[in-house]
Amino acid sequence: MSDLLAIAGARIFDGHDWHDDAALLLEFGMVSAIVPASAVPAHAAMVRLDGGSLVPGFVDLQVNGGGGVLFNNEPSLAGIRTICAAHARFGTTALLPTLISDTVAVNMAAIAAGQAAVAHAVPGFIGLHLEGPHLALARKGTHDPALLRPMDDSDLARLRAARDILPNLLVTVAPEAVTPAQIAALREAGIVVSLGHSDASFEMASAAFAAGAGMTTHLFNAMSQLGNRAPGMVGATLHNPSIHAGLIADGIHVHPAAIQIALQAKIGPGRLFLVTDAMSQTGTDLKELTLNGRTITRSAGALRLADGTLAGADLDMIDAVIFMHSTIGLPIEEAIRMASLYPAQALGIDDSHGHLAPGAVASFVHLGDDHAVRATWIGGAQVYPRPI
Ligand SMILES: CC(=O)N[C@@H]1[C@@H](O)[C@H](O)[C@@H](COP(=O)(O)O)O[C@@H]1O
Repeated sequence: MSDLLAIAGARIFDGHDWHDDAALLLEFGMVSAIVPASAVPAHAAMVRLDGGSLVPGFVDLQVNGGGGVLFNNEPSLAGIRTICAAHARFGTTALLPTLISDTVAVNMAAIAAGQAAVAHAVPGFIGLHLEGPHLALARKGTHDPALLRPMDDSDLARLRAARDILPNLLVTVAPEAVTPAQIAALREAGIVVSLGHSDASFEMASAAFAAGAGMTTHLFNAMSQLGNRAPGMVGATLHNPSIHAGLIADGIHVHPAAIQIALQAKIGPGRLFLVTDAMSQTGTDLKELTLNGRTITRSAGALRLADGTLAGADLDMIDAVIFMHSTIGLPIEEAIRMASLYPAQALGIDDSHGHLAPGAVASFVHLGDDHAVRATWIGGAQVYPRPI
């Protein structure tokens, strides 16, 4: 029995170019080549698809929940499994379960759950995103104000220790709640630092970028906006060509014109990427969820606290890709890159994720001509629908 698998019958987009009449060859969970369909080695096991396209799996750096689980409420191995499986249905093959501001105890449980997910090689799990609690009250969004606080030495030590046991660790902090020296120390430890939930001035945000923060969390949402004499965190992000920024493209969080303006600033270097900021509702009919004891209601494509504050997004990655293509007008290839290559680059995992070059992890999605997700593979194994 050969370990070589060939998948043919769909156009293949490798993240850069299209390949027609081609086959994707996989071996030991990695892409080994894309070859003409007529040149598939005779010993390869064949999977024949009936049209559509094969594209790189989506990489989502901000996933608070899915499949009925909110990570804050179930920071466990089982919780992570459920979240990863829920998002695979929508084309996501690599994600960071994201913890919204919570207590030290819940943060520690989340880190332990991440360690367990590594040990059990949960398909789709690539690390954690700890969003808070070192955020600014003035831009708390849906984060519980009682939990927000500045970073201290024990927080820094805990994050450094977490980085040692996780393949990737992303933290969202506000410059009001961390010092440039703390940002530099996080960066030095190999932690990716993103700025968000902040009312920082342009100057303060720029200083935090200079200290080592390389990313902005859900650009435009929960941050100081671009004003004429005060360009804020939005201005500091768009002004600095090296900064990556996540974007919630659900048609509710950010006006299409604001997205187009951000694209003009960021699309050249590919620094703008899609996140879902999904909560537990993904893949379910849930109408109500709970975060830190407060009720969030799902209605008309949005999730809101009782006072109307947006509380994450009722969004999955394929819908974000379709929004960028159909409503914003991006070519489908670029919309796909915003969900795969660009977030992989933002996290620094683009050697193995976000494209289908030889040596990349064999994580990819079969899309129909209508762009609906038909099947998903993670590390060479089909995870949605269940293997035939
Ligand atoms: C999980 C999470 O925290 N998500 C944030 C939310 O906190 C914030 O309220 C909202 C709108 O922010 P805005 O009103 O500043 O645009 O964006 C995101 O949904």
